[in-house]
Amino acid sequence: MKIAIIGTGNLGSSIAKGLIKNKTFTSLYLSDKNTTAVNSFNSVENVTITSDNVLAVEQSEMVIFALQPKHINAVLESVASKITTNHVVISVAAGVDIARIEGIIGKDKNIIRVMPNTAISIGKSMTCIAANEKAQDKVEMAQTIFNQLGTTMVIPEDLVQAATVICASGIAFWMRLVRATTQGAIQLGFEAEQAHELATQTCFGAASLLLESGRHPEQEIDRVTTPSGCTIEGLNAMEHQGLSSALIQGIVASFEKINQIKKN
Ligand SMILES: NC(=O)C1=CN([C@@H]2O[C@H](COP(=O)(O)OP(=O)(O)OC[C@H]3O[C@@H](n4cnc5c(N)ncnc54)[C@H](OP(=O)(O)O)[C@@H]3O)[C@@H](O)[C@H]2O)C=CC1
Ligand SMILES: O=C(O)[C@@H]1CCC=N1
Repeated sequence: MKIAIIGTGNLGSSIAKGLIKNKTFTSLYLSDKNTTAVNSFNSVENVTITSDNVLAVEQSEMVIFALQPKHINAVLESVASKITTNHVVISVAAGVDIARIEGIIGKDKNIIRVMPNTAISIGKSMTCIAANEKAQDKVEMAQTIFNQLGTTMVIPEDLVQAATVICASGIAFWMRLVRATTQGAIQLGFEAEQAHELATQTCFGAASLLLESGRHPEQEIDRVTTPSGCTIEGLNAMEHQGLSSALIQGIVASFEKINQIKKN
């Protein structure tokens, strides 16, 4: 597959890293106004670094637009005449719906909205995918690409905003939980580096337990909580401070914000 990424900032460069690591392309064009973040890929076979978005579109079958919502209209307009009905257009722009993209490049084009997260750079993204009517038969192709960069879930487009909060912003939410655990561990006497390793590996173990056992988190909690023990003491103290409530409120606030972004 001949792939182009237009916009190689945080997410675009993460996708590029993942594609390069998995050799998921026959050619890869990386296009940005400023190519500094990806210049090091210049020596990778079949990778071209450019600032020419039109060239990137013309040379590719799948074009991934990894641009800020405020830039995507102008960039799509500038390459619209080069996008054919054979191209698969992928947008990762948060809050930009398929109707807006169809309005610029046409309903007759294959348009897929993909919402990955930055773990895509290490092949561990949870990526949600929704397609317009024309691209229904291209969803499998998009899944094949993004399955090599983590796990995918095909969802209706009206859930993409929610998926953005849970999976894309979610990386930041989980990082904050790991950081707080690290701070707690330091207070209990560990060196910062040890504290970080303990928190990160325990987080990894917890997620792996759920993924591998298929059990509900509360079942795993029951297996840890000794009656009158220290775990339930800690959990209840956290809940008295509103841990679950704070997380849910944060998720809802994030969702309200992304819906505002969509309107702008
Ligand atoms: N970061 C994340 O975890 C996630 C982000 N998203 C979405 O992905 C999109 C990209 O986010 P992110 O990577 O963080 O943003 P960045 O700002 O880091 O990257 C966007 C890149 O596009 C470049 N750019 C701007 N205009 C053009 C142009 N005309 N031609 C070519 N390149 C251009 C920017 O250059 P310059 O900086 O010079 O303007 C920048 O390098 C956003 O819509 C975001 O909502 C989705 C999921 C996760
Ligand atoms: O914070 C943001 O708005 C973008 C979308 C999800 C992740 N980053």
